[in-house]
Amino acid sequence: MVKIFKYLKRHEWVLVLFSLAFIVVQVWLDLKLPDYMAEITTKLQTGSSKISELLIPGSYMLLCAVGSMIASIIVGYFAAKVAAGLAMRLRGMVFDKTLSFSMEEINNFSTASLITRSTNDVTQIQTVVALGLQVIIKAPILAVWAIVKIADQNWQWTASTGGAVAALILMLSVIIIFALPKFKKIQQLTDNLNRVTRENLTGLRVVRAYNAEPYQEAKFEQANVELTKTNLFANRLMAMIGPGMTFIMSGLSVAIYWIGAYLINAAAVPDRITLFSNMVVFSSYAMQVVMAFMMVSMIFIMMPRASVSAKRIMEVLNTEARIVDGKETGGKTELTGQVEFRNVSFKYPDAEEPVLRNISFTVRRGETVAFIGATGSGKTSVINLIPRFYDTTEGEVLVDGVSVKNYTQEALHNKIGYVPQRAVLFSGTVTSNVVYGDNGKGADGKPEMSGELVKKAVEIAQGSEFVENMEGKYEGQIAQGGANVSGGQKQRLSIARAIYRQPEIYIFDDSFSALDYKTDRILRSALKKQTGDATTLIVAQRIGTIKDADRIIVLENGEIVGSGTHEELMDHCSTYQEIAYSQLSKEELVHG
Ligand SMILES: Nc1ncnc2c1ncn2[C@@H]1O[C@H](COP(=O)(O)OP(=O)(O)OP(=O)(O)O)[C@@H](O)[C@H]1O
Repeated sequence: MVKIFKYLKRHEWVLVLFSLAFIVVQVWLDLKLPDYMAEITTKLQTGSSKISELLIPGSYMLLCAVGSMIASIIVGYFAAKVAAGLAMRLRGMVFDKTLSFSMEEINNFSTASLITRSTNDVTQIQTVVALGLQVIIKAPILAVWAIVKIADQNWQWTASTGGAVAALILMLSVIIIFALPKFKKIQQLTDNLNRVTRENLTGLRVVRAYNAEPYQEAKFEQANVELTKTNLFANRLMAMIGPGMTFIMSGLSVAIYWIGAYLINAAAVPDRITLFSNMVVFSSYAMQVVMAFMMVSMIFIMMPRASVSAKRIMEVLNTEARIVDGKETGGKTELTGQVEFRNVSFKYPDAEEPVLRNISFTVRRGETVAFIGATGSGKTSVINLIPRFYDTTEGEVLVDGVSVKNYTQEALHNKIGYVPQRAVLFSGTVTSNVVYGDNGKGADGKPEMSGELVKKAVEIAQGSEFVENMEGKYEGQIAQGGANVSGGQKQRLSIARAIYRQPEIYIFDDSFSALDYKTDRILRSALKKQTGDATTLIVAQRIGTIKDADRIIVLENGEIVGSGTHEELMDHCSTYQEIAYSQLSKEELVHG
């Protein structure tokens, strides 16, 4: 938890110091009240005092109370400001850190847990800092100050206060022992609830289509009930603190007055008034002592709860992404656009077996190379190594003659136009989706060209017709995840995004499968004209999509089993022949 405080800015530390000053004022004013009370009691007991004489200490009491209230409002304001500032920074840092993670780290934490960590856990810290800042500083000051004030009173009263404090500590210890493990569990169960909710929402259509609502409900119910039960248990325990506190404080008051009654009875008549006034003052201070210990204990209760959250946040912040940047930003000019795999083997983190073995090939500038193979043969895994979504286990991937590990990721990604298997669109407009990101050169430098370039990119991606029919055309709204456009339209916009980027290397991961055959063909031929000397890597399931590629690489169980043109492979690669015959008639294959 303490480590989290290193993220406080200097001006926030200044606010903490100001809070400290105001808390000292507040405690001083609070502890001044019993003194005036004693004065009033003494005056009342003398019998001859007038109402006007009581007004002065009474007004001072009022002033102290108002002053204490103002000080506490100011402290609350500062504490809230510090807590909200810290929470904002932590959320930002967790978000930025997550952006730097490779798929390996994301999978290790799980998306649901990363969401809980950047929302719920940060809120826990914010609450604790806002409350704790007031209590942590106030409690010790109040405790010491109040104890000093009552230190020279008689031992019976002091002993009863000591007894009350001991009872309080005992009660809180028991509660803490049982409640603490539950707090840890609550955060994990919140992760779980998040996961189930997410899964349900993303798969809603399948859930409906398969009438799986009862199954999903049962799954959610289980997660929900588990979280509720744990929450209830912890909160019920915590709820015992209030009544327990009142019981101890009332008990202490009774004890002080009881003892006082005996003491007053036993004292000589002239001393009785002083003793009575001392008793009233003592009981006020004793309450403050108990309150202070109560606050100290609250710190012990809040801290572990927040430290669970702090630990979870620090885990994210301290995780170093496995994929680290190199220094290279350019690459070898004479090898621009070249992609080379040298004896690459790759195993997914935590997997037993490598999914790629001994992959070697070179794609030169301007070449179109396609990858084909059965489902799970490793096509996506091969191309994921180029933008460094994962790093190779053995061997090297080179872009422009330089190992991808030596590039800064920004420079590497600037060379690549990547279109994933499942098109991803972001909430915004058609244009904002096409001009998405930064290519380090492109139209960003020429905003006046941007509109034209977007149109051109959409046109090549065969998306003009549907975009121009959309309300708002290029400024038409795209819902989150592209929910308001069809799968094929999504894919076209996602291809337009890569074209707009004008990269050296295009990577299409099965990006044409959502398109009909005709569009697929027109798109590829328009793309060919546009891309000119750009290198193109295509993963495809359909022979038709890749037939005219300069080279086709056939994968089987993570190994290359054939490489050549369509005709060459039809001649001598049995795996390719199998795929081809299963998709096209002999006639189509011969006559194209
Ligand atoms: N994130 C992952 N973690 C562990 N194993 C994975 C992961 N992704 C894929 N695999 C495994 O790697 C193998 C190759 O998967 P890959 O996605 O590269 O195949 P593919 O040829 O692209 O398949 P498809 O044509 O179905 O997209 C599969 O056996 C799969 O189970």
